[in-house]
Amino acid sequence: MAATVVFAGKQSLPKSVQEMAINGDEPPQEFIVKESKFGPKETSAISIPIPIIDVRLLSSEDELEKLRSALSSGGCFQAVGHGISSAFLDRVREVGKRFFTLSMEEKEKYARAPAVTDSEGYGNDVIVSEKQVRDWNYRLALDVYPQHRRKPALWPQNPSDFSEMLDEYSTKIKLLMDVLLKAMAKSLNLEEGCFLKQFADREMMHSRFNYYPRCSKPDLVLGVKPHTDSGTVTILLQDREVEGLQILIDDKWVNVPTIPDAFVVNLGDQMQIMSNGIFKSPLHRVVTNTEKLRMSVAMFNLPDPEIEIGPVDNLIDEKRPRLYQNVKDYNVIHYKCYQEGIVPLEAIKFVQHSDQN
Ligand SMILES: O=C(O)CCC(=O)C(=O)O
Ligand SMILES: [Fe+2]
Repeated sequence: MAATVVFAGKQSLPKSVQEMAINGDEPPQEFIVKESKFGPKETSAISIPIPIIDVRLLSSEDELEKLRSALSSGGCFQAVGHGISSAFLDRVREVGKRFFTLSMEEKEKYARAPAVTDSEGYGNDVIVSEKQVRDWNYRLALDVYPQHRRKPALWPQNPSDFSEMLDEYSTKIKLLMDVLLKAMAKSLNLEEGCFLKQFADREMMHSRFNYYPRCSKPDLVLGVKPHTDSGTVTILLQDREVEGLQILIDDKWVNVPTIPDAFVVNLGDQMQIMSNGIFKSPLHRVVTNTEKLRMSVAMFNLPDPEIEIGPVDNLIDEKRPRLYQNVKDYNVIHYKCYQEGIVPLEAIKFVQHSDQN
């Protein structure tokens, strides 16, 4: 589906990234990044090591301390020793790529609805403002948990093994997500189920297959603009060969190297909220390149929109007062703030009202 323009009461369909990529068109003006409210604008980045955490060692104090340190500084790490086989990860990449190589007509069968709130299906961001800079990608987004939220009509029947692959991948990622959420709690000396408990058994998982075609203007056009993820934890499977993800650490863009069987784990805003600001939800973006297309698969953990989450009581004290309000349906706040150029977490800062007035 092409991006849908819904501002000023008009509806029109600008050319899709896919059409432009096939025709070899230069990205038009609306893709050019002119300024950046979120992090420096240059597409160059430095290479410093991203912490590597071995999931098998997460019962040891040393590995838990490494985890706590990684999440309270850069908010991300590369996870190895997670038990998901290299062959299966390659299958996820291969089946995902096969979907994107189908004809436009075939993919359009799974097109997302144009409503801003409807993020599922094949397509791209809804354009809500004339100032919005568009991203050079297209993607397929599907809810995977709870199972009753799955929309079978949007799950591709072609490739024929797509649904089976995504179902199996989701099962494996959910197990890993639970291990990581428990370890994150333990690393803060909290009871291991304390983050999971906030979801009241109504945890959700959303999958997103991101496809970045080659781009003739990599210095000016981004695959994804700088953003934080709105959920709690994101588990990202990078392309086996092609890099592109950059994370903002100490105000510098840092390249995230591809380690073929490792996942990039980064936190989202709702984990920064639950940890009362101890853990960080990092800004990240994706750069484009002229030579090679890239595909990544992101799995997002988030609470049900009806569940209220907030800073864990044991992480609030005199030295570290409550930083954030409790929130419900944070996704909506997050999306709206980005379109208006506001840092979403700033919008829900907790303000202590004095009793005297
Ligand atoms: O493609 C990537 O490496 C990252 C994608 C991403 O940040 C996202 O889907 O939220
Ligand atoms: Fe992201």
